[in-house]
Amino acid sequence: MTELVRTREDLAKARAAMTGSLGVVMTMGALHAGHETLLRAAREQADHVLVTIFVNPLQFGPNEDFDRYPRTLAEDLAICRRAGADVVFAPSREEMYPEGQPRVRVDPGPLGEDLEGQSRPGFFHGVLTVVLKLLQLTRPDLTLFGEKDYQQLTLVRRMARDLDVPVRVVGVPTVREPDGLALSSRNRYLSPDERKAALSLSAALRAGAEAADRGHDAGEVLAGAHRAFGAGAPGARLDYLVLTDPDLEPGPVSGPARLLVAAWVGNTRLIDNAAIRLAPRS
Ligand SMILES: Nc1ncnc2c1ncn2[C@@H]1O[C@H](COP(=O)(O)OP(=O)(O)OP(=O)(O)O)[C@@H](O)[C@H]1O
Ligand SMILES: CC(C)(CO)[C@@H](O)C(=O)[O-]
Ligand code: BAL
Repeated sequence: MTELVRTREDLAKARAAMTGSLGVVMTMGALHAGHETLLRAAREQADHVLVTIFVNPLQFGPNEDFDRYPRTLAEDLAICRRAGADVVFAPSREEMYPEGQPRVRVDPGPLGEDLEGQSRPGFFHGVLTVVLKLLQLTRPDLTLFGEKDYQQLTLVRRMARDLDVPVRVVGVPTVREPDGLALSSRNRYLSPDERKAALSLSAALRAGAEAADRGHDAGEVLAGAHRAFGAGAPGARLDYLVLTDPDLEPGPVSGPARLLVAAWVGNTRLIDNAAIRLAPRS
């Protein structure tokens, strides 16, 4: 049985009733098979599974999609039930932020200003603040995040290490459609033509990974990824396409690396990334 709780008080009661280990999956709802994979991974690794569903206003910019973000609680609960979640915590804005906007926020440091942080100022302050609040409220043994949001996963890991948060952060590989598109709640904004154009992101990553496998260097890998992005159906506008170290640290890249892409398709902003292996520098 999956219990829906709406308040901190009921959450505390549900938490107190859990005797074994707890895995927490944080989401903004509009759940899809990517989220379900996180829930099933939690089910395998912990005695209890708790899902949070909260569209966090703190991480949306003034011109972003907070108001139109899909809210589908009934369908989400059915997915949580199917995946064997014990508890769903779906608080209201007032329940999460009873005193309004918090004056103290988690500072994500320099990585928080780069990539997603550059395009979405304040985004990671909002994400890490709500993640830390949810960790305090649920006190899990492990928490699972998707690699689809790779910079977010990296920063949550960094926060747990740097601020001594006693939780194991588990990364889960990206779940894709058969044609390569990464599953994302925002995919439901796409028209049929935009859905075709959205394939430019995964095509760029695939081309980059293939170039790396053929032994090409970082410059050639990036150039191949750019060409593949441009060769896709028209309609995708690149925000960034970068090749970095797997921890997103600045500096030259060789050996294991990460290729990350963000693009606009119509009014929808999508992100994706892939692990790639460059030849070690000789
Ligand atoms: N395709 C996917 N594969 C694996 N994990 C995913 C996938 N999509 C989302 N997740 C993970 O699910 C968690 C909750 O993400 P969120 O609710 O924002 O979904 P989303 O699909 O990323 O939404 P959005 O389209 O708004 O970015 C995050 O840890 C995210 O990385
Ligand atoms: C981690 C998260 C639930 C925080 O609001 C959100 O950024 C998301 O869904 O990835
Ligand atoms: N999927 C990460 C949350 C966001 O884009 O707002």
